[in-house]
Amino acid sequence: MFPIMIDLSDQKVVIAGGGSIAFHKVENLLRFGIRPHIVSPKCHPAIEQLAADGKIFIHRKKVEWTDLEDAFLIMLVTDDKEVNAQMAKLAVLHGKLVVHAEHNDLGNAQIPAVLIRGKLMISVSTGGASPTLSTKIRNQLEHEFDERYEDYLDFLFDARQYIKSHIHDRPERRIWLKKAVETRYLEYPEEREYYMTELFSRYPAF
Ligand SMILES: C[C@@]1(CC(=O)O)C2=NC(=C\c3[nH]c(c(CCC(=O)O)c3CC(=O)O)Cc3[nH]c(c(CC(=O)O)c3CCC(=O)O)/C=C3\N/C(=C\2)[C@@H](CCC(=O)O)[C@]3(C)CC(=O)O)/[C@H]1CCC(=O)O
Ligand SMILES: NC(=O)c1ccc[n+]([C@@H]2O[C@H](COP(=O)([O-])OP(=O)(O)OC[C@H]3O[C@@H](n4cnc5c(N)ncnc54)[C@H](O)[C@@H]3O)[C@@H](O)[C@H]2O)c1
Repeated sequence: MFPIMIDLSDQKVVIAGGGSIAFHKVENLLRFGIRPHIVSPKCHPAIEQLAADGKIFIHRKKVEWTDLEDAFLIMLVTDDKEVNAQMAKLAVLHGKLVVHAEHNDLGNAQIPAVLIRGKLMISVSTGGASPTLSTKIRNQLEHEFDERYEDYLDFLFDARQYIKSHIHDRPERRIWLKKAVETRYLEYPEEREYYMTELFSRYPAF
């Protein structure tokens, strides 16, 4: 398995199956701003509600290849083992990203447990050994990587953008980038201000 971050904002995501696991997958996608298509003859009431609110799309039918062929990412969560296996085989063959929620080896992608702190994202995966352990580790990390990281990451982002466009000497760039990850900048917002003030005065914008 190769870990990678993928921008799915302009991509079609299709979930085959509309039960409780589909709902869990939908909720996760929605927090990333992704509006999936659900293909299922029957759906969990919470999925029906999301469709009524215009947040997702429902196709009330049994899944067929034509429902999946223009998708970028496919999640197979019907309770029909044969359908999941058959669709997974076709989708992998056609080069799709495929999550098979029961037998992960029949797909080629898996969803990790995720901790989000603004621009910081920490993903935990056990390769299907124990989603429970992934969740436990993610929950433990919540304490170390607390809410302070949200503003801290914004500071790091802004500083880095400025450094990239104003410091052309690479060793000097590295000095500034390394300095920004010193703990005091996480702990004390005023230290971030001193850093930026010093950066602007050493490397003026004009
Ligand atoms: C991380 C997370 C992300 C997400 O789904 O969003 C995720 N599962 C989560 C939770 C969870 N899932 C299950 C339990 C019950 C306890 C247990 O079984 O351990 C719990 C724990 C709980 O609910 O606390 C049941 C389960 N899950 C899979 C199977 C089938 C199998 O065994 O392979 C079965 C048994 C079905 C059955 O009983 O028949 C399979 C997969 N689940 C994965 C991801 C992929 C592997 C990731 C990894 O290894 O790290 C993989 C391979 C495919 C996939 O991507 O779906 C999410 C955390 C949500 C969060 O962030 O809070
Ligand atoms: N990855 C995970 O985290 C995880 C966790 C638990 C279970 N699972 C697996 O996920 C699958 C679904 O579990 P669930 O609890 O949501 O089941 P469920 O019974 O609640 O829902 C099954 C859904 O599949 C739909 N369906 C059935 N045949 C279909 C077809 N031919 N085409 C389209 N949709 C069809 C049904 O209408 C229903 O909406 C099971 O295979 C289960 O083993 C995965």
